[in-house]
Amino acid sequence: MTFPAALAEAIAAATGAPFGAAHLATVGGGDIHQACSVSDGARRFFVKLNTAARLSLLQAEAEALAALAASGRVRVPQVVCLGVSGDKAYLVLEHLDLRQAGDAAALGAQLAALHRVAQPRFGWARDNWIGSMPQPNGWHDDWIAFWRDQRLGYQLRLAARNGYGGTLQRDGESLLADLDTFFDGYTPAPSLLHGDLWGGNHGYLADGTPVIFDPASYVGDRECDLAMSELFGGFAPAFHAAYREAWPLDPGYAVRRTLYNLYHILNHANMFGGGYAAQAARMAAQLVAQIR
Ligand SMILES: Nc1ncnc2c1ncn2[C@@H]1O[C@H](COP(=O)(O)OP(=O)(O)OP(=O)(O)O)[C@@H](O)[C@H]1O
Repeated sequence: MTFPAALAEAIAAATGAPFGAAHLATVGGGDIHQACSVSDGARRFFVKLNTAARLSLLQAEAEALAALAASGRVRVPQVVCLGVSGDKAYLVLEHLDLRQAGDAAALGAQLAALHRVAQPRFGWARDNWIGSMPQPNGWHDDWIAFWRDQRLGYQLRLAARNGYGGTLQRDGESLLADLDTFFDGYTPAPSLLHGDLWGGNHGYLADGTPVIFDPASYVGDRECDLAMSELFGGFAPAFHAAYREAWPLDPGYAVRRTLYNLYHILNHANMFGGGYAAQAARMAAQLVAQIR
């Protein structure tokens, strides 16, 4: 059976209700996947498509969405099914009519509630992805070592392989060597994170209910989600205020924010090149100046 008939059959099997001749419409292409909407006239779903070889990106997304949903603290699109048909990998989600404005304060409070759910260790059972780049995980007790080896160090080495050397590498290595300095008097607790919480990964239902999507989840310092939420803007002030009211931040966050966002800027440099490597070098220099 060819695509999208196979997709329609998978949806029917997953939902236990007939799904007729599917009309698949492209609604956009992110940088990573093709975003589609599929409808038989009666029901509608949101479908992310990629090549069959990239099924693991969609599997990781489905796993993260399931973990966030299981927390019961935040609203995410429900996973319907995922699979491969021919040369295509697909992830089918409930279709949500998302808008840009809504109850931002509720999102702040919900994210704090998600972060407050106690987790035993840092990391994640499986390696996953941040954008289209691998994100190494495994379970760890030592957050600082995790951030050094699985996050900053990993991206820094990728950057070196991509030709981004010079001060970025010199300052990056200094940071890795002195990472403890940034955690004086602060012991992060393990929290389930969205992991890629930039403004483009949240929206609101018609009644104002906030929704977060497109996660790259793992268990880490809650400050990572907050740092990313501030990196490119896009969240209403009420979001930030409500989070801090629900769970105030340690004063050291002001500096660690740059440390945590350096990971994402390095990742952007490794994915897109352009000015991101220079931005990463500036951030690393700024952080090294804090050590001296
Ligand atoms: N469940 C959903 N129902 C309807 N629309 C959705 C749903 N999830 C996401 N969208 C919309 O589709 C867009 C693309 O979704 P998403 O960010 O998951 O794709 P992506 O390809 O991973 O994006 P990027 O490459 O930019 O990270 C979102 O910006 C959002 O507006």
